[in-house]
Amino acid sequence: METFKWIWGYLKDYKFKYGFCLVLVLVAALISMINPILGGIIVDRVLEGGETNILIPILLITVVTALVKNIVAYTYQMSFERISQNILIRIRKDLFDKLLTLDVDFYKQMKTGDLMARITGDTDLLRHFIAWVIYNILNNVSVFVFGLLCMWFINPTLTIAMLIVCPFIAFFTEKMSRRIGPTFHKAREAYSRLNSVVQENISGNRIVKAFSKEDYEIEKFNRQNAFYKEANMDTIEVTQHYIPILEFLASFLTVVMIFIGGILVIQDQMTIGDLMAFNGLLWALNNPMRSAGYLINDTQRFIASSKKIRELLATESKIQNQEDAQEPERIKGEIEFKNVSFSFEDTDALRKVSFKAKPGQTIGIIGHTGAGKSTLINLICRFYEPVSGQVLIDGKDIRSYSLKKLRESIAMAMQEVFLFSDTIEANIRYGVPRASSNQIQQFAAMAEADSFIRSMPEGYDTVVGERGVGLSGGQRQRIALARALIKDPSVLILDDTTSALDMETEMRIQQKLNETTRKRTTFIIAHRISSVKAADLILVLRRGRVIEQGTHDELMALKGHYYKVFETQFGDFDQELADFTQKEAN
Ligand SMILES: Nc1ncnc2c1ncn2[C@@H]1O[C@H](COP(=O)(O)OP(=O)(O)OP(=O)(O)O)[C@@H](O)[C@H]1O
Repeated sequence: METFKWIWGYLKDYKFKYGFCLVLVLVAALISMINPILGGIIVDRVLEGGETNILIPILLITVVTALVKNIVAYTYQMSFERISQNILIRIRKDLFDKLLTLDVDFYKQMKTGDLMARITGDTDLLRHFIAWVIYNILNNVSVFVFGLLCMWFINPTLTIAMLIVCPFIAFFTEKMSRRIGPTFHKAREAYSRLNSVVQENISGNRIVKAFSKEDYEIEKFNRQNAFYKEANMDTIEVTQHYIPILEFLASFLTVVMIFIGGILVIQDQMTIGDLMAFNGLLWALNNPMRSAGYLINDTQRFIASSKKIRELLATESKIQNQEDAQEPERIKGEIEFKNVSFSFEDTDALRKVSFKAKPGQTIGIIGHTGAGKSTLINLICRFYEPVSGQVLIDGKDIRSYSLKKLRESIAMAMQEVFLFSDTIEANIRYGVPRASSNQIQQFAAMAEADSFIRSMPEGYDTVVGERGVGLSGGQRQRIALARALIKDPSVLILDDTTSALDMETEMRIQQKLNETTRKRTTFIIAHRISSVKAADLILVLRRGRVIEQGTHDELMALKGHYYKVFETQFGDFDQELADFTQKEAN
């Protein structure tokens, strides 16, 4: 019932149009009663009674009714298709809007293939229900009722005899409906899993090849493929079990009609014309009985699919805007962590982290892998909420800002770069749609990307991403950096952004960034000390704790962890920097 209430929410905007079309279905059903009755009249009055003068008008009426019925059917079928497509657009949009509001946690749990299946396959089953199943149910019911009424007017005795079969049909229809529902749920789940395997293999295709795991993946696919087949076979088994019974009962009507009708004609309680009309109307009982099974199938399929869609639409993001969320003109960029702790289920990712970054400062974050560096910046973007403690921006709790304003004020360039299947120019312009080509080139130059982009045959118009040309890891990182810089954010986060670059390029970028970072608070996560050495504050993370913090000189003076890393990792860094500066000066 919930499902039907939910779909009504979409249908009600079209209620008059949809209602009118349903009336047209009734009209078409009514019209289709005319010709069988006319057939009976021809037998009784023209062939038996010799009233040849009415033959031509009757034939004309036959042709006209067939024509009108087809025009009416065409009109409502087209309208149902149009309405269903309009509804489908809205459902897909609602699903897509919902997907974009859901938080990082949701995407961690869901499989892309499953989500894709919901947006494509499941929505199409909804369309089929609205465009085809509903009117077919009404058509079959109305044809059945009108057929029975016509028969009743012709001969009630024979009609009652035909009705004997109906309770059996109702019984088997209900049984089939009960058994087939769960099989459809199973089939939809299997379809989602199959989709996920295919999607993962397409996305992770290089890993599969690199590890020579083709056979393993094929086996995994075959398992899901077989599971999907089995789930479909379960459905078919139920269908094949009941549909022949329903078909048999439907054909049993012919036997009843010939047997009882024949007796009534012999006893003169019925004319041959009446029996002919009955014969002509038999489809009105037969067809709905035969279709009942298929319509139940489609209805259950619709219920299974809409359940999956409703589940997704009902999912709520854990990170929400507060009711009185603020949208200041510009966030200044003062960021303070006060005793912030955060854990992922059973992993403590951050423990009592405290630090303060003033607007315009550069904060370097270093630490071993898994130390909590990315988690820290994810909290600044409010991708997660702290378990305890507080993140303050410009002195106010991060939750008091609207998510839109907060994230608009932050730009991030990450180690794993995602580029859209579009031109390089469009990728850089992503955060600032109105940016001019000049600005794009200027920021690309700042990210040391301009020269390699220009050297490509199509320059800034080169299409990258899934179907575009391949770029090296460092090139992708530089495009991502330009995309972040052009946003002119209050807070710039560079999460291992330069890890794939050589030292020299990294230093050039550093120099250019140093010229501009005064306007914004910059967080630099890096494994190389050279990337954070000039920062105003360096946080050294270890197992979720800030074990040391201060400037490079302060940390060196401490002779603690930072000092050791510096000694082992970049003992000769100063010399390198001096060489580089000398080279630039020349
Ligand atoms: N989505 C997640 N679910 C569960 N645990 C997670 C998740 N993301 C990170 N962790 C765990 O939280 C801890 C901190 O991870 P985080 O990604 O912040 O480390 P990191 O310092 O950025 O590491 P790296 O330098 O390798 O990127 C790690 O122990 C990690 O295993």
